[in-house]
Amino acid sequence: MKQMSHLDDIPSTPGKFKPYFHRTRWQSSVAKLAFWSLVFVGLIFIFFYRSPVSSNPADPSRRSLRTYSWGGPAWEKRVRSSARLRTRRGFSVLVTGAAGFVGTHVSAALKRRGDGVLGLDNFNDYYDPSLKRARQALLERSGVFVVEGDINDAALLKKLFEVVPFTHVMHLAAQAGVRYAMENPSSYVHSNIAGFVNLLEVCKSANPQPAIVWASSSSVYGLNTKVPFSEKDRTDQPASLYAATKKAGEEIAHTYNHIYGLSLTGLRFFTVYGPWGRPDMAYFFFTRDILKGKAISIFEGVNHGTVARDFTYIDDIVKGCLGALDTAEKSTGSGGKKRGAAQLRVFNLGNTSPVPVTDLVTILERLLKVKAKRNIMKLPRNGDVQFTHANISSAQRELGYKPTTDLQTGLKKFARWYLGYYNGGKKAAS
Ligand SMILES: O=C(O)[C@H]1O[C@H](OP(=O)(O)OP(=O)(O)OC[C@H]2O[C@@H](n3ccc(=O)[nH]c3=O)[C@H](O)[C@@H]2O)[C@H](O)[C@@H](O)[C@@H]1O
Repeated sequence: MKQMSHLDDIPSTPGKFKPYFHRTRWQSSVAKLAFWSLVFVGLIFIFFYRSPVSSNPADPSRRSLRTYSWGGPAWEKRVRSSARLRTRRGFSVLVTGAAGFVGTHVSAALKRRGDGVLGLDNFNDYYDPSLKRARQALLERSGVFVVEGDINDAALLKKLFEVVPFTHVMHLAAQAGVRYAMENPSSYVHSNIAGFVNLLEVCKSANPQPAIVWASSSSVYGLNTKVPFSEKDRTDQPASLYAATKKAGEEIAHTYNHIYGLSLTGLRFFTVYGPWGRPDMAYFFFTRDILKGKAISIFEGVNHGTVARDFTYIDDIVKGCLGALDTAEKSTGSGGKKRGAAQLRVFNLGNTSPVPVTDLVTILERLLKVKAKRNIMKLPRNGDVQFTHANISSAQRELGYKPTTDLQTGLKKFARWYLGYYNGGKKAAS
């Protein structure tokens, strides 16, 4: 005998369809229909609500769903005061990615020389956010306010330009790292492409339009074998999605320069290292693992080929960034319309002396007074290229860029900072 559920007990409203159905069966069908409709609607809701939020906690779209609180008179006052210049001929610079490694150093240097600086950072968890907070605290002490927000937030960017007529934007916010692009490809599209376009859209409509200096990457040279890498060389064979998004950024910059008269300078950084660096980079996690007595993987090319990088010290990079800002010409457009040709540049910022990764490890061993457990392995096909080497004559000529720190000297400064920050290496970096 068929068991009746309590749903079957609910009296139906008699209607003209009634004759076609047995009363109990009709009630049961309506109840089932209602139940499954609810389940269906629920599933759709869950799908749309959760789809951008993958199981990966580092998913960028999850971060973009985060709501940042900004606005209000007190907030605007802080923004204005941070961006206020202290010299008559200074700049007022919006630094994106200000709590990042390069962003922090550039912001502090600009502030020191009297420019007005406002930082912007989304404090995502690609690597330990507490390091970003510590950099933020450092900047706060020198008078730089770092607004918490995403470069994809057009309303926030518009608001910032309403409050401050920035003369320059130093755009350093990005999803960095070549190998992570295989784990979380959408984060690269989100930050390096969508975020960059969003920023350029706001800049092109701003009055006055700012001049923009932004971080490209040595990785755009991809699989090229001709060294040293020159800005005139081909950049159409990237080895990672990261490199491809940086290359896309260079093409996007061309478009906004061409259509809207935005002054744009791209800087191809070569493996930047130093104090307050990025924990996802080899020199940083090698230091952590050597101190912990953990084995490190050192890559080598085919037939034991040397893997090398043109490691560039942060202070040299900062000088290059300031040189680029100082020589940037004004954008020519206004009201979203181009009024004349504007400057479009790209420069290598490297050290011009590549060092094998094995030598990097030897230097670290000497500085840390600990022998590394070396695990030599084949260069994985996950985005890495075998070597990088910058030709910097163009940056030398036009920006006055002249790197002065060799790897030994730079790593010494890094190791001193690392041991101080992580309490002699006892407090392990994550
Ligand atoms: O120059 C650049 O444009 C790029 O520099 C770095 O990328 P990369 O040079 O690959 O820096 P690391 O990830 O620190 O690697 C340094 C070297 O160590 C090697 N390595 C890395 C990891 C590892 O476990 N073992 C190892 O031998 C790599 O192959 C590479 O030769 C940054 O991570 C990128 O964000 C930046 O854009």
